[in-house]
Amino acid sequence: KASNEDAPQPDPVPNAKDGKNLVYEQIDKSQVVYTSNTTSPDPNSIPPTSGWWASNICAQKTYCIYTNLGLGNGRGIVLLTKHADFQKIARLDQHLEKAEDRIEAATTRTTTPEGAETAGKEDRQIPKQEAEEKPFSESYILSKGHGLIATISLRRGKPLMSAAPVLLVHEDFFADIWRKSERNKFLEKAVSFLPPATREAFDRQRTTLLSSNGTKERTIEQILLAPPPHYINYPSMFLFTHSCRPNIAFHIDGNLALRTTVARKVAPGEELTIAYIDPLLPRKERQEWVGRFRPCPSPSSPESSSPYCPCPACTGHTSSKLHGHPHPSSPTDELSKSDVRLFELNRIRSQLRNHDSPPVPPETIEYFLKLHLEEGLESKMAEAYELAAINYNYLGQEDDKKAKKYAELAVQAARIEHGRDANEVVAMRILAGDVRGHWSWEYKLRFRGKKVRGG
Ligand SMILES: C[S@@+](CC[C@H](N)C(=O)[O-])C[C@H]1O[C@@H](n2cnc3c(N)ncnc32)[C@H](O)[C@@H]1O
Repeated sequence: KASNEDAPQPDPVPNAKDGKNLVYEQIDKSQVVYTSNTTSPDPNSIPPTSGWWASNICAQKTYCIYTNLGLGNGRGIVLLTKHADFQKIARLDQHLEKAEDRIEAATTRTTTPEGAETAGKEDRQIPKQEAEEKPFSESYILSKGHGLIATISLRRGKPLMSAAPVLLVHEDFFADIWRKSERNKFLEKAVSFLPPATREAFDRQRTTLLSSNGTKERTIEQILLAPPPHYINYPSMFLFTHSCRPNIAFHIDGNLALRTTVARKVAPGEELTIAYIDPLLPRKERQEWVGRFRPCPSPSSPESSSPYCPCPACTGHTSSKLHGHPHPSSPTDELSKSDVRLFELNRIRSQLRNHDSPPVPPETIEYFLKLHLEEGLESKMAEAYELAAINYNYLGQEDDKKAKKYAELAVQAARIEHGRDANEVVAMRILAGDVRGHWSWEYKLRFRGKKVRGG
């Protein structure tokens, strides 16, 4: 993997793969003149302002620069990839065309006093004022640089924004082109083709105000997301800061647009965060990763009372406040509680995922969900509710209402975490629609029965 220290690294996500019914723009491979380990293109190599273009700028005769500068009304996209992958991506250009940078505005409704008085009376219209408001603003956050702050209260499930990709780099490029300077040259060359406005947005990500001398240049490798098989960059996503217990969930949809959705209620003035890494990883691994951009002080050291540590879940500082406890315990207590919760959660998770294990009792299923919420994992509830629904259904008659209830909650959560039409949403809708007709109905009772009969 590339040494992309700063890059958010989400779980693997489904890639846009279905090229059916799309216009296939064949690229004539004979026109591609491979050069070896060079960034000096043929001076006549100037990308057209629209349509796909295969440059002759290639690393090790394998990874070449491809552009489509007209895509997304001239936003443009650059690929640094293998020829076969370029062809697959080029086939998806009608999908890519749909990816856009968009902030979902919040509509505020205000009613006049008379309106409020008449509310509920069917024969009178309630006077209303509707205003479109941007749900967040950019702000400087101490020790983190620029970030996003909610300007209004945001409900769970509210779509926040979508972002379009501007650079895709094949993941093998980082392993095969082992010299960093060589990789950098190719990456710089690739982004140099982006249209000026896109280039400006891209370059904004590369400076940070965090270093002692004011600014620091980030390499392109450091700002790429890594869903296989391509590393991707979304300039308009850049301002989300990291938290292991984030309030915003994100996924990449079939158009390769990155979409963010509110995962738990956010108050005005709260920072908007996403998880750059899997929040279910043990604390030590999360700390090691996050420590790359700012080391976590030990919870017992005086420094731990500073607000500078990147992740509350590393320091235990805000988790009690976060969950509304009036008397927060000490950071050390919080951390050990959190470690135990995560350990328990992962232990039960493996039981629930094992179709062949003995039935898991309802109390354990409920405890599993409680652990998620106590831990602040609202951005990771889709799988938890799905496991709860399926495992209740394994028990059949004992609690079929619970199976339906959790399947419905799994649908809601999967829409937030994976998108409206994701497989996870469809699967849980099917279960919620007919729990008794589902394969999982009484599955573990049957299994247990066989075992008993078998001796
Ligand atoms: C995607 S950028 C976010 C924008 C960045 N804050 C800036 O001003 O350029 C990621 C970088 O922000 C900073 N950052 C993000 N989350 C942080 C956190 N929880 N604590 C400290 N720094 C953080 C780190 O420097 C990280 O490399």
